[in-house]
Amino acid sequence: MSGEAMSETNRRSANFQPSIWGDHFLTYASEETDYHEKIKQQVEESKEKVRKMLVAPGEKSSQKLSLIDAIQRLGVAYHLENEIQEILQQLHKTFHDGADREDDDDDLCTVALRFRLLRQHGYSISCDMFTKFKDNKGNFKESLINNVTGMLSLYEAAHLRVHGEDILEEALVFTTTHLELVASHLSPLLASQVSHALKQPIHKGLPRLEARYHFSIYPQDVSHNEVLLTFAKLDFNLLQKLHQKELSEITRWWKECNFSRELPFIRDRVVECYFWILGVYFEPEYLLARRILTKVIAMTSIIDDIYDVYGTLEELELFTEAIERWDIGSIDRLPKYMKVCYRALLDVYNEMDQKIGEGRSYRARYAREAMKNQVRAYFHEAKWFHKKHIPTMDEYMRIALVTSAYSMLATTSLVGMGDIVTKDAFEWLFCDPKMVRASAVVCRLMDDIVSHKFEQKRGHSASAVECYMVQHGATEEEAGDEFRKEITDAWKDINEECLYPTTVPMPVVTRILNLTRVIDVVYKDEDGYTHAGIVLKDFVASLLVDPVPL
Ligand SMILES: CC(C)=CCC/C(C)=C/CC/C(C)=C/COP(=O)(O)OP(=O)(O)O
Repeated sequence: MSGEAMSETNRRSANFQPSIWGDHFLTYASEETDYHEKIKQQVEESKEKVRKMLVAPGEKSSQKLSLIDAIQRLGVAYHLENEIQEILQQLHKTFHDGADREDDDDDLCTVALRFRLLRQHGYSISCDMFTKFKDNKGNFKESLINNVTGMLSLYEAAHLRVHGEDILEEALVFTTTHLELVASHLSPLLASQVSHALKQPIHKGLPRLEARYHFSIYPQDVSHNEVLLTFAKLDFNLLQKLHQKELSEITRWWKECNFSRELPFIRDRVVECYFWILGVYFEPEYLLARRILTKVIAMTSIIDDIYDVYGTLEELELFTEAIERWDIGSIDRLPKYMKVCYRALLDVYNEMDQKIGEGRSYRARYAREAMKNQVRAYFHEAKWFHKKHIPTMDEYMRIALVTSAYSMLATTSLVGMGDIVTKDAFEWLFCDPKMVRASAVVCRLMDDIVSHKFEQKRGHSASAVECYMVQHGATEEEAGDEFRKEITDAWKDINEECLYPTTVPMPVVTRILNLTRVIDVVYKDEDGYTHAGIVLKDFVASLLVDPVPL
């Protein structure tokens, strides 16, 4: 029976909402103007002023820490990486040597801020420094409850905890409980900061989105710095223009592939895919890497919909075999709609080969292998669905960690990066490293917690929720509780892997951390990608449509 004939009988439908953005981003293709040049110059000038402030000697270390924190939160730390690195290295050294007397009696806010900044930059500083905030019964001191900024700072620091740091575990419970309790009695400014932090801790957030939020908070801080604020706003808007232009090109590619017409059953989400990858790297230097990874995630989304929604088992077998062969000659055996996807996929990887430059074709080979693994796992799940098989959790996770796509995306994220990436990093990725596995656990379980009901309704292979419930005779709520524990543990693995000495260079580690952050932001309350009108619409608008008012 041909694919077309089967379509009458066997296909599922998910009725995904259409794209919110349509052709909106096609309009951003404009070339740079004199106005942009002027802004660039202003950014350079204000950056220099901020740099001078940052490296100026003589300030108390707590003031330096606050400045670094503001620079990071306003999204411009990428301009001043070396300077920040140097200051923190020095601070770590003095602190480690016990030489910084001034810091001995630091308040909770500063101690926790120092801890967070050092950990964020890879220093495995001890959490013993928090013991002095406990009473003789071993509880955090009652008096801290009135110190809301201190509690906020401790709350943010606790998210960088690793396994075995019980004091930070207690700190998180203590601060969350009391911040929730006081939230309604605070000034509007502090109340906003508290509710924002409770929903989105800095460590799990996307720096661009956090910067956008901080623009509304920072000017209200009496000690804020106008030069820094202006620098950050101008830089945000300049970067937004660059991102708009990239997205315009990617939207054109998506349109030219004709996916919406040829594959009307898919999620039409190229803008959301770009947003996803902007969370992995936003800096101008990663332009090529971003373009490659956005196209790959967009293709993966289509392939996921083919396997999960539209394809019949026979067609999926043909597609899986064609992917194994990875040869345009294999296209003839595919049904028409699959041809569109197959050709576009091969084109994306051919373009990858051409653009990455000499001596780097090994990278595209790793990326292809990763995509083959991905598709093999999709087929595995499709067979489970057709057999109505509900695997045990172990059996499920072996495959579902692959279909989370996070290992494939981590691998592909390196393809368009610079010389910091070597074969070793790819080899590491192919050995199922702890960090990538943890990131995939966060992705898979957060996705399954929020999307399983909708997916089961339309017909989908069993998710972790069904597998757990059947295996343990548990309720959906119990499954969710267990998964949230596993997600918390996975974050501790990730945090451990972000500390020096790292197995692979820090820019590689950062891609995996950022991939994990995207899941936290997009899948926290619902499947924000599939139902893109709920949270993602506003996020996309704030990063890619609305400039920051100056
Ligand atoms: C959340 C997740 C798995 C993200 C992986 C990154 C990725 C490839 C994103 C592109 C869109 C996509 C396939 C989302 C998950 O859909 P889905 O919920 O239908 O995926 P599933 O069928 O594997 O559960």
